[in-house]
Amino acid sequence: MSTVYDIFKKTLGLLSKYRLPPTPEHYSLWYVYVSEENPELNRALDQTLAKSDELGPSSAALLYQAHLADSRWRDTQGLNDSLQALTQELSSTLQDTRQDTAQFQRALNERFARLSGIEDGNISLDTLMDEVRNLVKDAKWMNGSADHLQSRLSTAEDEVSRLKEALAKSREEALVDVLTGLRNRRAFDMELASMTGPVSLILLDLDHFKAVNDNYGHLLGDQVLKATARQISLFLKDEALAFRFGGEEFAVLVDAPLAVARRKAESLRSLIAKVTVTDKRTGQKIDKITASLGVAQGQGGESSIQLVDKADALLYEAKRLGRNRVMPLSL
Ligand SMILES: Nc1nc2c(ncn2[C@@H]2O[C@H](COP(=O)(O)OP(=O)(O)OP(=O)(O)O)[C@@H](O)[C@H]2O)c(=O)[nH]1
Repeated sequence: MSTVYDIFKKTLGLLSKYRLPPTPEHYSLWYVYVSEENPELNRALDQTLAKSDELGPSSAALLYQAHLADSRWRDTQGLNDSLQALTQELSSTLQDTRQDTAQFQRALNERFARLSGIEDGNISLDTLMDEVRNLVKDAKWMNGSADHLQSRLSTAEDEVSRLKEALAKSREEALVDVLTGLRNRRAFDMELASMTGPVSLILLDLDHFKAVNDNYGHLLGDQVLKATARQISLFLKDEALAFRFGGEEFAVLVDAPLAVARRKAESLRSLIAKVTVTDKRTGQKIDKITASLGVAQGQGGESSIQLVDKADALLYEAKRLGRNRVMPLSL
């Protein structure tokens, strides 16, 4: 079995062999690969490497999305299973306690029944001594059972607190995009389902982002994504309504009709056009970041598929018409 140190060493070796920037996603990808925790990921990665023995940032991003972004959700499910097991343990502890108490009560009643002859003076000293000895034995047994119960309950209590904390953390993480800190697509679906009344969706996709990666490197590409996310968060009053859908695509839910959302989209577009990111190593500046946006209106509580499709079609139209614009053009 590999030690944690072995896994760590191999993970760093692979990161450097395939020249991937040491981002948390890339590190997780190789770490999970080396530790063989996720056979599906290993199969997919082996297939990718079998083709060309290369792993570019785009393939790495796809593998991460397909096999690891979701595994955080599976972790939450794992914790749920642990909680269920704990509930079962607690209920079996209660059942055992009930049985032990009933048994002790039965034994006590029998002994008291036998000892009742003492009032009439027709019980021998030997029988009396036997019954007292048995009473002490039963009491000791009950005491032991109570101690055991106490320790089972206290272990369970510790486990409950540990699991509660882990579950809350894991739930939060499963809904957050690691790179930008914005909430993710799953959180978006949940948010939309919980809303009521008319709601508008702004879908925003950075333009020619592949060229940013190609020209300045993936690390700087990541900085651009972070700066965009920051800009969106600063602009919105309620940060909880901004999401990263994955790649260079973001979504904003607006609790208002289309006309309001369209105006917000236009403001976002012009704010993003002002974003600049500087490469600290070279001093090079990226200051031509633009985005295309599609805005559509739907209904809170509905499935996200239709609303996203509508906004996506308009976003595609904005790209087709030359990018750096909001669709529909006007209302
Ligand atoms: N740096 C970085 N790049 C990413 C990430 N996720 C996806 N990408 C890259 O985003 C790029 C998306 O490229 P395309 O889908 O061709 O889109 P585009 O170049 O923006 O072109 P248009 O959308 O048509 O304007 C790919 O090069 C992906 O590798 C990420 O987390 N970080």
